[in-house]
Amino acid sequence: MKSGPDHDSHLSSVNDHSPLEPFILDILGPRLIESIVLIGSGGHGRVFRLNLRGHTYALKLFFSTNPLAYTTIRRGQHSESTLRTHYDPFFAECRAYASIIAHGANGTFAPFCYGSVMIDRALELRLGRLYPEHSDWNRQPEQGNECVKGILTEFFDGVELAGVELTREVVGGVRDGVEGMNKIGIVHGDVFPKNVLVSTDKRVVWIDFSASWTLPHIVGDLKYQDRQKSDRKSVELMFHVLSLVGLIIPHFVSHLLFSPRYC
Ligand SMILES: Nc1ncnc2c1ncn2[C@@H]1O[C@H](COP(=O)(O)OP(=O)(O)OP(=O)(O)O)[C@@H](O)[C@H]1O
Repeated sequence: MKSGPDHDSHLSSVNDHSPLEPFILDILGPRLIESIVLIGSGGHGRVFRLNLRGHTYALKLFFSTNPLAYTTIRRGQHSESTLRTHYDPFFAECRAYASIIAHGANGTFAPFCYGSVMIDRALELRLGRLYPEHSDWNRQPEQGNECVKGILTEFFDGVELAGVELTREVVGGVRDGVEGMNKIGIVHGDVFPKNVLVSTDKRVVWIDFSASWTLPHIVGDLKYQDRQKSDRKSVELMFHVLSLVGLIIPHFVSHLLFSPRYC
């Protein structure tokens, strides 16, 4: 872990858009940050739009969880650290982005990922002052004062899939993303329109890999393949539902432009 001037020089490479070593768990403190605004909050964490030296990023900070409490896998079968690596939403998202980076796909079907960070206590306190109702990070008793962990990505300036016209280009972009993931051993696991963002120039990205499975995974190949199939079905169901909505909204006429590919 780095801090002080080293850390500054490390982050300056973020601003040049040169590649970073992924998942280094550097520490991010308030003095590096020009502005930080909450833009999303979900079951696994909170997402902030962040300005560092004139550039804008998205920082997803994760709630702590105890995977042992919700996984169906028997306690004795795997060590706690293995379970965490495979089921903890932060590590699940890290594993997906690590695979994307390792396969040379960074910035293609998902926002460009710059790596993982921890925020220091001062930044956590600043966020607590800015957003008092969002100051609890669900720390587990065994974690003590462990820093909140997060993933730094490109801020994607787009709207959710439900808010755009389903053209061939958009539908194709969504499916290409699924194929891109599956090709490198990722299943998304949370297929909903809110997890697909589309920019005005029709770039399509999948976000939110916190429920994903990335190979190798302790679930084994069969369960992995089952989930891959169910994700693909969910994609077609999602298009179907969105196109039905399109039937009652006049400008959504392009529902006829696609036919299911996976079902
Ligand atoms: N890279 C990004 N660029 C712009 N906005 C983003 C980015 N990542 C996430 N967001 C916004 O933050 C919201 C929450 O992000 P995300 O779905 O990853 O969090 P989550 O806690 O896993 O949510 P949920 O539990 O609802 O699935 C998204 O719906 C989106 O609006």
